[in-house]
Amino acid sequence: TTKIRIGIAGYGNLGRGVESALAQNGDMELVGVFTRREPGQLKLLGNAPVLHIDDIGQYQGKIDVLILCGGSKNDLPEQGPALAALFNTVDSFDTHAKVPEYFEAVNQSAEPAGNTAIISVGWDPGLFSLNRLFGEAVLPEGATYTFWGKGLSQGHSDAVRRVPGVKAGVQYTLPVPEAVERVRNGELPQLSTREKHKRECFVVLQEGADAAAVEQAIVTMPDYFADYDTTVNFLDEETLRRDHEAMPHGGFVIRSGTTGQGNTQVVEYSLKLQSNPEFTASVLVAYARAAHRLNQMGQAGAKSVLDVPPGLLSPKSAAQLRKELL
Ligand SMILES: NC(=O)C1=CN([C@@H]2O[C@H](COP(=O)(O)OP(=O)(O)OC[C@H]3O[C@@H](n4cnc5c(N)ncnc54)[C@H](OP(=O)(O)O)[C@@H]3O)[C@@H](O)[C@H]2O)C=CC1
Ligand SMILES: N[C@@H](C[C@H]1CC(C(=O)O)=NO1)C(=O)O
Repeated sequence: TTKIRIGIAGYGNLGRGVESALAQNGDMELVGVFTRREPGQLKLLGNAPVLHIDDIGQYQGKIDVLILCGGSKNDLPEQGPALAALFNTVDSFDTHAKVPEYFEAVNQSAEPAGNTAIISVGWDPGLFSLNRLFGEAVLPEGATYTFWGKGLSQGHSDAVRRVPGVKAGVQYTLPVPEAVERVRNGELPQLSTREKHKRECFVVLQEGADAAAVEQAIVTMPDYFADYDTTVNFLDEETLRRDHEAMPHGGFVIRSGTTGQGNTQVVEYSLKLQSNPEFTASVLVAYARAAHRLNQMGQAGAKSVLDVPPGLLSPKSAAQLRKELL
């Protein structure tokens, strides 16, 4: 059987994670990495071809699924619709407030081209979304809570790096202990966004940049920081590299509800990630398999993880899954 031919668009933490995840999936092969930078400057883990993204049109018909690894703040809003017109795609778009409009924009490109585009793949949005859905579908009377961290959010770190005057930076998400405590005690509390998490940024300024202006641009940023108590710490590049290279993360989704005869039921799904990008990339690769199959089944247009039958994620046949997992 022929392998599923994969392309990577954008080579950062996620792109590198996809490259290494593909090596763990024998039914797939990496055809090429596409970058907006000078291809020769990229240092890959393996020896796949690296091309400038402007040349990606030549690869139509040679790639079964293109995995988009750009940043959600600035890259995917433009790359998502543009590339879904040319290829089947999966991406990790995670600006939650903008998902409906992004879905529409990608669908308008993918559908007419007969391409399948699964958006917002990863863990949140992604696997956490699925567990929020299971929880409220099964326990209609109840409450759902999502907590992240303490860990490095790649979406928020990308957003920090895009602020004018920022040379490098990362963002950590910290759950508020009292909020977690009250949820775990089954109090079913009403918690505002601000009451659940705090955000802590570490930023290297560009030469001559105004620290106060950068801090203000971060803490007021809509969809990313405005609704949270956010702190910004400034440090030099050496310290950032020394103390903030690792990208651990994690969190959990909890659904607490009562069933028809008044019994309390609690569902929990949790992640402990040593590498956020490698895990997210592994989710993207499983959904690339599903995107390829959905397209073969004639299911074109934009999808989210909530639309994808879970069996399509596995390299095993439906019969094998029934035998092994049911
Ligand atoms: N749904 C989910 O659960 C998750 C979603 N994500 C999403 O993944 C997105 C990407 O995260 P991440 O890979 O960490 O972002 P990076 O900042 O590492 O990379 C983003 C893009 O920037 C470019 N780039 C990377 N490194 C450099 C560099 N040194 N100099 C110049 N340009 C560079 C690359 O594009 P190019 O090669 O074209 O230059 C790359 O595609 C996040 O914005 C987030 O939204 C992440 C984790 C979980
Ligand atoms: N999309 C997130 C994945 C999780 C982490 C997160 C956060 O810390 O705010 N929200 O969702 C990421 O980019 O890491």
